[in-house]
Amino acid sequence: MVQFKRFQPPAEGEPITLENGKLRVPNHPIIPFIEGDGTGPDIWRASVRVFDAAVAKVYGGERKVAWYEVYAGEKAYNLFGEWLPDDTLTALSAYIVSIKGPLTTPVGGGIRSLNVALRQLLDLYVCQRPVRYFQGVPSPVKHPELVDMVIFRENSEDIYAGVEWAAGTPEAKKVIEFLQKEMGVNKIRFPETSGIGIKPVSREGTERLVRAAIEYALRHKRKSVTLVHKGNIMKFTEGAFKNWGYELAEREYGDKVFTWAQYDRIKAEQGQAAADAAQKQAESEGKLIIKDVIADAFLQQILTRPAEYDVIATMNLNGDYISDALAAQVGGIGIAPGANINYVTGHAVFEATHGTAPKYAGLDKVNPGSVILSGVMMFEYLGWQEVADAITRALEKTIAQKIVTYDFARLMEGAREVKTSEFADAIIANL
Ligand SMILES: NC(=O)C1=CN([C@@H]2O[C@H](COP(=O)(O)OP(=O)(O)OC[C@H]3O[C@@H](n4cnc5c(N)ncnc54)[C@H](OP(=O)(O)O)[C@@H]3O)[C@@H](O)[C@H]2O)C=CC1
Ligand SMILES: O=C(O)CCC(=O)C(=O)O
Ligand SMILES: [Mg+2]
Repeated sequence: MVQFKRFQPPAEGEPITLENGKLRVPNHPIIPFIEGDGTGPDIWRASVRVFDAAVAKVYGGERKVAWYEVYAGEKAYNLFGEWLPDDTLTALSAYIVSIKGPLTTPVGGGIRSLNVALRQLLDLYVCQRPVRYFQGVPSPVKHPELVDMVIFRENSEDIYAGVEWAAGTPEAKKVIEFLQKEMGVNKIRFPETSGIGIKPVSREGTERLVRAAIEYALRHKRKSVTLVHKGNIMKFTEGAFKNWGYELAEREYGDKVFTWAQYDRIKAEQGQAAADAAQKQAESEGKLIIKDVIADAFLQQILTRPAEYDVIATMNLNGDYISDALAAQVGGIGIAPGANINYVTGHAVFEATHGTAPKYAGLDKVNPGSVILSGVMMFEYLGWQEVADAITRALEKTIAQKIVTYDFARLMEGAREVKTSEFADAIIANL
């Protein structure tokens, strides 16, 4: 029995467990949720109604989620004087699968990101963000339907590890002196006024992320996994990510993949025609292509040639930028879902790609689509595929009826703009 200090799980419901590496999901699973800051409460209230209605519709009372509210961010601070109470971590860890709204992170000072802290504390090393087009959604590009990618963003290291010191502090001074005196670094342009940040990228961290991306791609019969990096400039972090990614692919999935590293080796030894022929042969055998691209080129090619990209594996910061950029391409952050997952322990925290959108807090205005679709990912993860499909179909139908929140309405002709809660009502009516 899990022990809590301040808040208690619902009396009804049973924990989800991991048995022999597989989730065992009871008919009444306890699922912790964090409402979130800013627009989080508006969105959560709408989303949970859609989830419950879909589960009831599909399983007619045989299955039902036992929701367990746990606290983080401003609500936790106001109630308990702590940003991230121990009970919250205990619950997310004990009940394995959870869902959260966005949490505020101040810029340039104050607390460090609670979102990042949760990912680190639970070692949720994959941030998985599918990006696809929904018919009828307004988009800034001509062919948004060509975007169908799944981002695997490394979630535990890179510059997000939070190893940094502010300019002018004794710590920054000490690190700069160490770099200058002991490491022979003479390239820090303004040493007296520099802040310092450190970017750790490891072989282990890279391998487990790339492994998850390849496993996903093979399971879902996707065509390629692209390693996105800035390895020309950051050779031993981003460049190493690329090299380790290729090595892992060839070592662990040799008979199932063809890599551009192999292509380069064949080209060097036998010429371009032989390399082209080898890749063609691999494609005809249905092998997964593992390729790479430099991050800036990738950001222009997703606009000009999106059909060339499929599953994306990248580091933390690149993945953060890419998520929002791709979300915009298919109509915006209002329908961009995500999940933070540890594929070994099974722990997963589902959450939208967007943040708290504070200027709209409490207005019942923003699009709950991202959290609703994060819920779709969660139900798929639980094996409740029928629920996931029912919600997706109802969301598609609602958008096709041009019943949308402000973000889509301002870009659509003939749309009926509705509130967050009314959008949920329309989805429920369409279930
Ligand atoms: N995982 C998490 O919890 C995350 C938390 N954050 C945090 O959120 C806070 C605010 O960050 P900010 O940079 O403003 O980014 P946000 O993603 O919160 O908002 C940026 C803009 O995106 C649009 N948007 C966001 N959510 C929605 C939605 N549900 N429906 C429609 N449009 C939406 C709005 O655009 P418009 O103005 O055009 O209407 C909004 O102004 C920060 O403290 C940040 O650290 C940020 C990202 C993730
Ligand atoms: O933690 C935050 O405040 C921002 C996180 C973020 O932008 C993301 O995960 O995409
Ligand atoms: Mg982000």
